[in-house]
Amino acid sequence: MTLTSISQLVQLIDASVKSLQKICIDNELDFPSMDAPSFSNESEAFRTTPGIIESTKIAASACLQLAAILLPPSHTLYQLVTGDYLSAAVRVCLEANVSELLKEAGPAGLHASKISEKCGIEQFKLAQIMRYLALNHCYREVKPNVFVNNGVSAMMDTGKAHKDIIADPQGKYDLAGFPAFCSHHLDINHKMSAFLWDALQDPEIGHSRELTKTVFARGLNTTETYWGFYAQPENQFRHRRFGFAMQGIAAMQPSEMIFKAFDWDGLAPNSVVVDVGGGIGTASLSLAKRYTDMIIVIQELPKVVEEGKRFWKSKFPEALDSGRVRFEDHDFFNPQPVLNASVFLIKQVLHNWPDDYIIKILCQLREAAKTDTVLVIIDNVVPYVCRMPKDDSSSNVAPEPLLPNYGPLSNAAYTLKMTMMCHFNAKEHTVLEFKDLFEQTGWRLQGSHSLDQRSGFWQAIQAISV
Ligand SMILES: C[S@@+](CC[C@H](N)C(=O)[O-])C[C@H]1O[C@@H](n2cnc3c(N)ncnc32)[C@H](O)[C@@H]1O
Repeated sequence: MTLTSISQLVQLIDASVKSLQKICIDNELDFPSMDAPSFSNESEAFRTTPGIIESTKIAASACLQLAAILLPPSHTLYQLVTGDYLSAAVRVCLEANVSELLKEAGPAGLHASKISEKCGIEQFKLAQIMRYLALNHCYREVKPNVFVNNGVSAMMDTGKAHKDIIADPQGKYDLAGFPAFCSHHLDINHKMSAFLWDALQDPEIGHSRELTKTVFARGLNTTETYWGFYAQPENQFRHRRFGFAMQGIAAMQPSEMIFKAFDWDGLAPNSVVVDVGGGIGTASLSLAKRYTDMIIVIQELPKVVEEGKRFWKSKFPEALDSGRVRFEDHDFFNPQPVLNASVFLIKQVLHNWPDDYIIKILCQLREAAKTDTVLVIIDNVVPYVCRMPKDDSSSNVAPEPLLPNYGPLSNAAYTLKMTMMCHFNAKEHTVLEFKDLFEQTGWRLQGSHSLDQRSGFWQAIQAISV
């Protein structure tokens, strides 16, 4: 039985690699080398070639599953147990600007003693930390104690010169989205996850659904909510870094996502779309530009409304001036003021709230819905890790005997789920869980589909009023 699984996985790998080879030959492409000392958008662009994403996902997840079958269970558990050392090692190199130093050193790389001179970390400790990472495909040790960047370690490079970072450490992560996200996670989320067990045992926090009694509050030793914490003066740098980290994550979202979320072409002229908790209106901006007769209301908290107006004045002032697009101060826990909406769009909002709060938000929207108003939710929807009946369309995307959602390749989506739980006592939802929330709030699930073939991470879920 196990041997059958092993040979099925090997067949999947073989077929996917053959398909990758064919796509590369047909398109005169080469597979990017992991040893390239810098990250290149150009070489990564090959991943957008049709067929590449699917084949790489199948081959890579089959390899991971094969390793888990072939190696003793103690090995797999040990990897899980000791993952914290790996991420702590990444944090040392990230914060000590090692990738920037290696970029400046060029292809010959740098001896650990030289890196140590520049970053101040004791050389033998630093070499040991970098060797640990090199063993795990982050940096390369090209001669004893001499390291160079590879494609993975280059992702930590902020793009700034080492001397500029030293001159302005507070600005290190400005405009450097992915390194900012890494630094944020390794600081905030690690302090928090170290206390996950303790928080779950805590009689006040363990079963709480409140925004101040969270794993985050326990780990960061605060009585504030997540957002209140960032508003404190001593957390100014963390707040600044958080802003750039979120921009970095947003930039990684497929730009066409909003168009795929709903049949916008099917709306009658002058239909009203309400972007609830719409932030500065990034998604609405794409809609307003493509659909010139769509009326858009972006609802937000007052501070964000101000920022949003500034953003639109620089990007698309005529839409605001004509009144076709407007911002509205609105707290989504209060009665919804727009009563003629064709669509309530609610993107990346619900995952920040515990279910009781989501129910209040959905009820307010339902109260204001016409009989044909469509609720369009864009969020990260993570399926169970077992095969599901066909009505949960987000499941079963990977061929058997792979785990239904490509196993650890989908870690990012499930990590976000852990993060929302720890920050806000919130949860990500499966489509069936959304269906359940709709049933409690007067909505009926109409359908759902994936918006992002690469990660399978983003889903659009539509509902209509009952
Ligand atoms: C993760 S952001 C998503 C923003 C936007 N929808 C997007 O996808 O870019 C969540 C948004 O919810 C807004 N928000 C939080 N509480 C709110 C409330 N009570 N009423 C309205 N908006 C709120 C926040 O200001 C924030 O902009």
